[in-house]
Amino acid sequence: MDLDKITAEEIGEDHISNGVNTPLRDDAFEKTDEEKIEIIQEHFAEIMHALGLDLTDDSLKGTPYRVAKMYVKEIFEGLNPKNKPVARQFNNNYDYQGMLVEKNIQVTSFCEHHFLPFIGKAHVGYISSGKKVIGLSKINRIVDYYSRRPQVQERLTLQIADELQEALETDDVAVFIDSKHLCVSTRGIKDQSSSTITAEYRGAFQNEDTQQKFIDYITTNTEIQ
Ligand SMILES: Nc1nc2c(ncn2[C@@H]2O[C@H](COP(=O)(O)OP(=O)(O)OP(=O)(O)O)[C@@H](O)[C@H]2O)c(=O)[nH]1
Ligand SMILES: [Zn+2]
Repeated sequence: MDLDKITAEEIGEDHISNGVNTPLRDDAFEKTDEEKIEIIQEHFAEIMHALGLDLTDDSLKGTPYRVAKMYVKEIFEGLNPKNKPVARQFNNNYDYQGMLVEKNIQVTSFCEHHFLPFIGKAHVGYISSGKKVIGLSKINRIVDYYSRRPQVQERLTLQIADELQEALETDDVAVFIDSKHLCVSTRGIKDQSSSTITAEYRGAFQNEDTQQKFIDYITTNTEIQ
């Protein structure tokens, strides 16, 4: 399969049948990265032109291409399923049945209303179904993949929970995100002190004691410095 020219139908689960989808057009995967960069570059030059900027200036002339490349290859790379991390499963041979928490995962995402960043931490917990586990770093990679799209924090939280349930073959997952939205801190109301918390508790994490244990783990600093 030519992953550069993948179609919506070929994507299957990722964007189409997942619980909470990023709103995408049916032809979202018909263009290559290079074709997308070309189109965005032209339009961004128009935006700069409308703002009155001189595109022949040495420092500005490369900006439309830089922005286009940044959108497609960097900050919105999570729109392209070929960048989805492969979370290879391992058998849970050691039969660890406790809670596993990956905390302080960096979140660098982008508000879909203003295309400004929101930056914070995700804390993720799961209880193994007894069958499968995935490598720790894959949890961080899943958070990063779904972050690198135009997002709202609520959808990001749910997409991470959906993906973990599938990758880990368990109902028991928790996703907690605390982040600062630059659209709130740098413009509009310009409130630099507030942050936004979203939390999704599924399966055993809906039980009050289990949920409390997860919150204790993410709020207790036990790291060896
Ligand atoms: N629920 C939710 N809202 C968000 C998120 N990121 C940004 N927003 C909000 O989206 C809203 C967009 O509101 P609008 O009234 O259409 O836009 P606006 O005039 O720029 O709003 P102000 O930010 O109040 O100036 C704002 O209130 C943002 O704070 C998010 O992740 N989740
Ligand atoms: Zn915003």
